[in-house]
Amino acid sequence: MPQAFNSRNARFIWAAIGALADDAAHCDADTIVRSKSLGLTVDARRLQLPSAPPLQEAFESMAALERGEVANPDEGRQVGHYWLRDPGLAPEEIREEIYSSWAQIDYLTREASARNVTSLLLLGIGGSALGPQLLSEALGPGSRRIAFLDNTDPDGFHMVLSTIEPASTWVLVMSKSGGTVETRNALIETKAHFRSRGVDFASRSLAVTCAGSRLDQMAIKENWRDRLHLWEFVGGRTSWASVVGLLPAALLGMDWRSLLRGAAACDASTRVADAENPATLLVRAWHSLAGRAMVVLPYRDRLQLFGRYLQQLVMESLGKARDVQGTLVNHGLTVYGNKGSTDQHALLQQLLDGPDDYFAVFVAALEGAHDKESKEVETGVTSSDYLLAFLIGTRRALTAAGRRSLTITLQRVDAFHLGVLLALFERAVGLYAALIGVNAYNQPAVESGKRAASRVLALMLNLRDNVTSAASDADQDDVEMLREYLALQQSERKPSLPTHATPQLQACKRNRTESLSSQALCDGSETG
Ligand SMILES: O=P(O)(O)OC[C@H]1O[C@H](O)[C@H](O)[C@@H](O)[C@@H]1O
Repeated sequence: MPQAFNSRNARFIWAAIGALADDAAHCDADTIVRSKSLGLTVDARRLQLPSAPPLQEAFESMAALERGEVANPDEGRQVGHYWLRDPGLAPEEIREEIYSSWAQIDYLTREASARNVTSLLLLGIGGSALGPQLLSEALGPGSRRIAFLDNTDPDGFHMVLSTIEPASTWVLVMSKSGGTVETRNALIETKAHFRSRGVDFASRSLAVTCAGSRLDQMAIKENWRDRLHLWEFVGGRTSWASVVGLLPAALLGMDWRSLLRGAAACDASTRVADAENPATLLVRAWHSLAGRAMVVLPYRDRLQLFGRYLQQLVMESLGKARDVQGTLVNHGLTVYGNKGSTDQHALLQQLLDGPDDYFAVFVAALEGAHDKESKEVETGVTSSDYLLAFLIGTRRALTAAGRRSLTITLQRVDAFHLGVLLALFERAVGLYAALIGVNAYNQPAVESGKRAASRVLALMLNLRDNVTSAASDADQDDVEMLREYLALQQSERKPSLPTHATPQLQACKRNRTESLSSQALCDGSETG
């Protein structure tokens, strides 16, 4: 009869933890940091690291950043995400704004309860969705259901909106710029869904955006329930510690203050340039293994979004064409990986037998919320035992194959330790960017994709209306796919402009031969 967790399992676990240490026996000994206060160990002993590069200047630039000096030179901005979890570091007026954002979160949390809100619908993309998605998955299930519209796919809209009960749902529309097209499109679809169900949208909607943005103005004009403001000095990929992450976490009943406590504790540790700094091990890994991909393997389902989250944090911060001197560097750090042990059935074959072009980052959480309920699957062994054994076993196999890995071990996945983990990588990204001289806080390249898309839209509108002069030579190789798409869409398609098109939309149609700037993308708010 399978037994629940018992002392024998505990012995198995301690033996496995001992293996974590024993395994280290053959590794170089000076690259592991254990922090009891953070509940964190970073073990880089299997990376074959050379001695650390000089980091003093990187730490000095980090200190200047935290003092509020401009650290995003291309956009002339401060970088203030560390202030969000320790407002005492922030300039006076900003400190008060941070505290009042927390008060607004508490107020809305009470309001949601008073109004029997049972579910949340979050509209956002990139940093305006990934943070909330990671927090809700890692710390869930929350006290309310949450769904996300983080793309511009009608199938996705249908799949999610068909499960939404507008009357008991609050809509969180998140966009720092307030002009991101995918979020605008999702907003139009969501408004239509509320209208189709005869439910008032505005009284159930919160705008999370920079003051004065188009989204902010819309929320004022349409009298939405509330508006929560973001600061220019917090980038999308580090906005989880602002209302972007904290508001949904609070509305889901999560311990968002412990998230901030964990991040603040980690910040305090990684602010100091000493041997106990866990972030410098990641910096040393990225520096000495430059050019290799980082394969992120969290061995907990709660962290299965962590790799996707790091793709934005790391690749949008470090993937840069030029360094701060303007020298062409085309720097990048590729991130992939989902979760263990699942990825052992997908990536591991190549990781073991394929090119040695990566290093693995294992993330272990020694205590799972339900480990103790774990049934015996073999005599004296539980599923939980297997999870840790698979991590250690996979790491052993990689080491035996001469492959490199770093292991981050957390006590458990709770708000405090998630805050620690997020802050660890934010600091490592900042220090490493300073070390190699790239601006980690802008994302100039992403605009090019948006501009190209607006030109394609103009071409599509002209092809749809058979404006023969539409396609230039450069367009030819796209025309075939566009024509195929249009043919499929054409049958039941409505006119290319809504019948009640506003003057803006009419102008858009008349001027469509020019490329549609991201502003002129026929702001559909009036039609929403
Ligand atoms: O929050 P938003 O202004 O809507 O931006 C959402 C995302 O889109 C942009 O393309 C940036 O690359 C991301 O850093 C940002 O998080």
